Amino acid sequence: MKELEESGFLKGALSAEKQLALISGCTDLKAAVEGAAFIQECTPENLELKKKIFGQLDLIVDDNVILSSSTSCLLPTKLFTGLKHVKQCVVSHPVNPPYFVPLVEIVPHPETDPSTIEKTYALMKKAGQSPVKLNKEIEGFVLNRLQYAVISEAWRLVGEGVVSSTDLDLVMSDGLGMRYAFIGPLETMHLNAEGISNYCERYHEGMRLVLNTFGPVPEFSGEIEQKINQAMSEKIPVVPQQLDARREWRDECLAHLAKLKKQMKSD
Ligand SMILES: NC(=O)C1=CN([C@@H]2O[C@H](COP(=O)(O)OP(=O)(O)OC[C@H]3O[C@@H](n4cnc5c(N)ncnc54)[C@H](O)[C@@H]3O)[C@@H](O)[C@H]2O)C=CC1
Ligand SMILES: O=C(O)[C@@H](O)C(=O)[C@H](O)[C@@H](O)CO
Repeated sequence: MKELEESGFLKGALSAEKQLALISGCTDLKAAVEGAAFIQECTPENLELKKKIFGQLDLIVDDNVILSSSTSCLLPTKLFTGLKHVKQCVVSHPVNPPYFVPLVEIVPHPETDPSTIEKTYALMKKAGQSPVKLNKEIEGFVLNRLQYAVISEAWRLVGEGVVSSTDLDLVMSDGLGMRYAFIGPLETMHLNAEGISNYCERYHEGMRLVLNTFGPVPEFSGEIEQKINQAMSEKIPVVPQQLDARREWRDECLAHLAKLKKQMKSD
């Protein structure tokens, strides 16, 4: 294991209790996962690569190890169907950067055993994460469906010249994001009126009218991509040092927010 870590081929390592193995670039899978009760695969978002790795893991693990994927969007049925240990398989989708953004989406395969879900949930809580359980798989799970809905409309609004890229991002960071850092969209509705039903009574027509103006799925290429890329690159040059410096600033903000959220914990 130590050799693997030093080789740089193994991102992460077995946890102190030798319970958790993070799998990314292992050259010796058996050695990397020996003694692990929970294996988190973190290789690039490539279905064939992940299927290959889970196929190899399937041959070497026993009936107790949980096999988990970090995948952003690949469905459990695509990843795990046909594996001998499919009941022990699950997606545990983290959010970047996972050390400051604690959410983890736990997504089952139709054959995932309920105990696999419960053990994964318990481990993520123990690790200080904020896990949510999806009852069934869906493309993009929940976080990326919400995130891509926002990105899709952001792309359209900038592409159609309604707003600049910078101001679009401000609408999120100094507007919606302020609230969403503490309460989600449904609780926001609930508090913005006298409860959800009152909100719907007041705003359902307006919401449907606006939503009916939403256009087709953007191509995320061409002139609009160039326009947004130019705006963002002027703000943060695509230079490793500049990107890293901005990520460090982002992480410092998230660290302070995490402390504030801990202080404000209401439940
Ligand atoms: N980066 C992000 O913000 C997030 C990523 N994810 C998901 O996590 C997974 C990993 O994402 P990243 O860390 O961004 O990926 P990445 O592209 O940075 O690669 C992760 C690791 O895989 C290893 N690797 C590359 N080719 C390999 C191969 N052929 N065989 C074995 N290992 C190989 C690399 O050494 C690297 O350490 C993906 O499925 C991604 O969708 C999920 C949430 C957020
Ligand atoms: O945004 C995130 O951190 C996660 O939701 C991800 O899965 C990936 O980074 C995603 O945005 C890539 O599409």
